[in-house]
Amino acid sequence: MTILDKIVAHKKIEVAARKEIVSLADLQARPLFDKEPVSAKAWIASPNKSGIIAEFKRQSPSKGLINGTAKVSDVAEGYFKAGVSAMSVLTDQEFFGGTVDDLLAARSVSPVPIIRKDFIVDEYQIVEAKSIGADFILLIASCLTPEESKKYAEVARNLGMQILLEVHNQEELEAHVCDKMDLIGVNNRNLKTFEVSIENSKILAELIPNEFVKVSESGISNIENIKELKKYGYKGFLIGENFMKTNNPSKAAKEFISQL
Ligand SMILES: O=P(O)(O)OC[C@@H](O)[C@@H](O)c1c[nH]c2ccccc12
Repeated sequence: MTILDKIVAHKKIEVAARKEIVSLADLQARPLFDKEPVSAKAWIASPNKSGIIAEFKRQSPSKGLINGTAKVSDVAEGYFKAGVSAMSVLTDQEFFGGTVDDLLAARSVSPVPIIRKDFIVDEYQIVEAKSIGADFILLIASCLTPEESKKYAEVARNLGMQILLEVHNQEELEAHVCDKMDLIGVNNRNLKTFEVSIENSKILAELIPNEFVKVSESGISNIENIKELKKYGYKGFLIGENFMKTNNPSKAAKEFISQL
């Protein structure tokens, strides 16, 4: 059993339990449910913006504890002021130490598009994402069948949210890409083995159809990485650990963005 299998198995149990406590109607009645989502595509692909998607991540299965003290509202406000194009908030508690309250806290201080970073295995989580003010969602190809990813993308679209489809290899890309997706993210980290290689983004770049905004995810730690990835058509760069491992993540993001 890989770590991804464990996460997905746990997630299904967790979502079943949440459904018992908060109904879909309850989610739809929350004030943020009616918020108009901000276009992640527009912010990320804009030539006047940094393209940096900065993540709030306390811990991960591959790295253990990354930052146990940073306050999400401080970081979210700082990321916004630093000029990020979007923010990613991990909402998985069991493996990443995040919560939906983290996203709510980020939302209350930041106008940038926010992605709910979680392992979506049920439509309920998409409605929940909308109810906490998320603008776009992540669908991870390696957790879903192509039918599921398409169905979930439709659910998100019907709620006005955009979709970042995450793939790790050619097979996943070819099986899951469809016109319901908005952004395609190539994860440089293999979620089954944790191996990281930026080369992965370079290899898959030419296989991603031009109508999608290309995003490179994970293992990005310097400006050279960004310059290189831009040559391959990438517009979005998802960075977590490189900022979160410092004692002042938003300062790290600001310094990084000022060098672009
Ligand atoms: O911390 P990094 O190496 O900069 O990576 C950020 C982000 O790409 C990573 O957290 C991530 C990419 N896809 C995911 C799916 C689930 C959880 C986490 C992720």
